Amino acid sequence: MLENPINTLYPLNEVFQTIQGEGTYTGVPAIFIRLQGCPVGCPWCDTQHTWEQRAEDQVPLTAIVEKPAASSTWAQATATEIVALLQDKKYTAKHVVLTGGEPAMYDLLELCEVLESAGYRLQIETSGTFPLRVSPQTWVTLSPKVDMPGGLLVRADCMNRADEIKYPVAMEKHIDELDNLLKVCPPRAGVTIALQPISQRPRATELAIQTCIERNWRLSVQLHKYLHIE
Ligand SMILES: C[S@@+](CC[C@H](N)C(=O)[O-])C[C@H]1O[C@@H](n2cnc3c(N)ncnc32)[C@H](O)[C@@H]1O
Ligand SMILES: Nc1nc2[nH]cc(C(=O)O)c2c(=O)[nH]1
Ligand code: SF4
Ligand SMILES: [Mg+2]
Repeated sequence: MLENPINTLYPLNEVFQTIQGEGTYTGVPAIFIRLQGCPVGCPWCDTQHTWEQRAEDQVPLTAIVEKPAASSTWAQATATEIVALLQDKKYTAKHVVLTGGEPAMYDLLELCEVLESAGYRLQIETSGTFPLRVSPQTWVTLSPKVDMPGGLLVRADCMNRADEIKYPVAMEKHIDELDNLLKVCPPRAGVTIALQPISQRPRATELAIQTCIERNWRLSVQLHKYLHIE
């Protein structure tokens, strides 16, 4: 039995099984649960179809399960329905990534509890602009955003909870932004810092490689895009 069965409804954009292509867990088979909605507005965001939660895009859950390609459609689903869906699909991965959109817009405690009870290990991909409502065991991949059009700031409590910081870069000014952020809002000691080139741009990749070598930081290259998988 759940401690607080409240049947939270989550706006589900898609669910798929693939290889984690980013950050510390790169290469690990994983199930992605992508939620709809994000107010941050990164101009280079590769999932812009998840930004708005429009009433006219709401579809039955079965349509999300069968979604043929990325789109802005979404369905309401409870945590129990989501776990049933993973089991119906006979997914083999035991690592589940909560992403979006911005998954931290939602209270994810019930989803974490139900998934962990079913034997899954959790990771969240977040911009750190909302209070994190995840289980204590959830691996937090924080990709802070600075000066984005949505005007939201990365929260100090999220910086403090992060298990890794993964910063998207294309220009020198992005490295300066990260340096400044790490100074004013330091993460816990020993947390991995990774640079992620924006959209596989060659100059972004070169800058990320150079800086990672100089600083002893990690490189995160969005492996799935090189492999042409989801
Ligand atoms: C689509 S976001 C969703 C989760 C959350 N909103 C966030 O930003 O962390 C997942 C990851 O993709 C990164 N990302 C988005 N668009 C990208 C791009 N064009 N190139 C590189 N990384 C990108 C984000 O910084 C984040 O680390
Ligand atoms: N393979 C794969 N790895 C990923 N890591 C983070 C992703 C995301 O969109 O949050 C992502 C994604 O969309 N696909
Ligand atoms: S915070 Fe994440 S989902 Fe939102 S716009 Fe930025 S990269 Fe895209
Ligand atoms: Mg992605």
